Amino acid sequence: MSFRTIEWRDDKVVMIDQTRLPGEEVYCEYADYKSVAEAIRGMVIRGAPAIGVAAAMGVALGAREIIADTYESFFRQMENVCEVMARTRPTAVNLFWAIERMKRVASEHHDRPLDELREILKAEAIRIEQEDLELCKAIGRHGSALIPEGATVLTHCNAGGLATAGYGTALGVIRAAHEAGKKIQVFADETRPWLQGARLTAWELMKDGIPVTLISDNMAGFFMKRGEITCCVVGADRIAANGDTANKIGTYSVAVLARENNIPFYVAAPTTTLDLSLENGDQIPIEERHSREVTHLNGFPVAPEGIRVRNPAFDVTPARYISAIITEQGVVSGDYATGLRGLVAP
Ligand SMILES: CSC[C@@H](O)[C@@H](O)C(=O)COP(=O)(O)O
Repeated sequence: MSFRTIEWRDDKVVMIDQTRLPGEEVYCEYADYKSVAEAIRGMVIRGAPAIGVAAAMGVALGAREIIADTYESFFRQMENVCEVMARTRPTAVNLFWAIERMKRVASEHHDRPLDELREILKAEAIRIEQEDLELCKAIGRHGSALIPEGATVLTHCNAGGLATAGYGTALGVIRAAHEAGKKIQVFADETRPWLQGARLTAWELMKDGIPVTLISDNMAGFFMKRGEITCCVVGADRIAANGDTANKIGTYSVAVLARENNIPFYVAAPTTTLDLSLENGDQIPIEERHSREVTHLNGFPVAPEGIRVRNPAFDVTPARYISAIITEQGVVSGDYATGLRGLVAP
């Protein structure tokens, strides 16, 4: 891949600014945890695994910013740093998973000198980033077998290199099938209102030379009914114990259309996206974002001023519509409650 989503460089967090793609490829540097939190909230970085990495790096930056004479004071301030990170976006569980992992590592090393502890946290954040890349590649290896030669694969939103430490989950499956020499093509839903499909998926697939066709969200059913779509592969923000899956708003509609048209619908996600503490998808918190994302396109109004708007950023696809969940540890299908319980997140 010819871009870097996020990295730790010279004690700063560097991210490609996803709000400016595809027009400009700009990398922003963040030197403090509050600005990392702002970048997550403002969608400079987005996608469940990528915001997990950003949160971990934000916590590591925060640990460096803390001025403390005592361990008690350090850990009290660390709690606050973690709290700020946790309040950025509510749906993707990777964010909370990463914060918990950073907290665990901090408490496991509570007896170390503070400067050493800060280095340990930095190393852990970098490790989370590196591991995510490996998880995505393993998802690709498991999932590519499900993509037939000559397939047209429909995807929704961006579950690619930009949404992860690199390579991607849904796009990881597609990349792996492409790398295996299969002649496949992708149909990318534009993904209103934020246009992750048009702006990000189209950009990164074109950059990598993977054939991609952009369609608006309301065209998916048209192409399915005409027999032009072989299968659907999407990412996930949180998967409940029964397999119900939260992903970008509009995913549920794609899944229902796929079922109506007898098309396999796959979810690709690392085990860091599992939330086995939730029995089912009704318990997943759904983020509601600003109305301006719906009323404006590129700063221009596309609706009358003062219109009432709803803007849920995610929906939940019931497990019964999902043909299989592709993880780094293998493919789960059928009885998700049992299959998912057998997987363990790093
Ligand atoms: C590998 S990313 C999976 C999901 O996070 C992705 O499909 C998605 O819904 C992203 O939503 P976003 O609002 O852009 O963060």
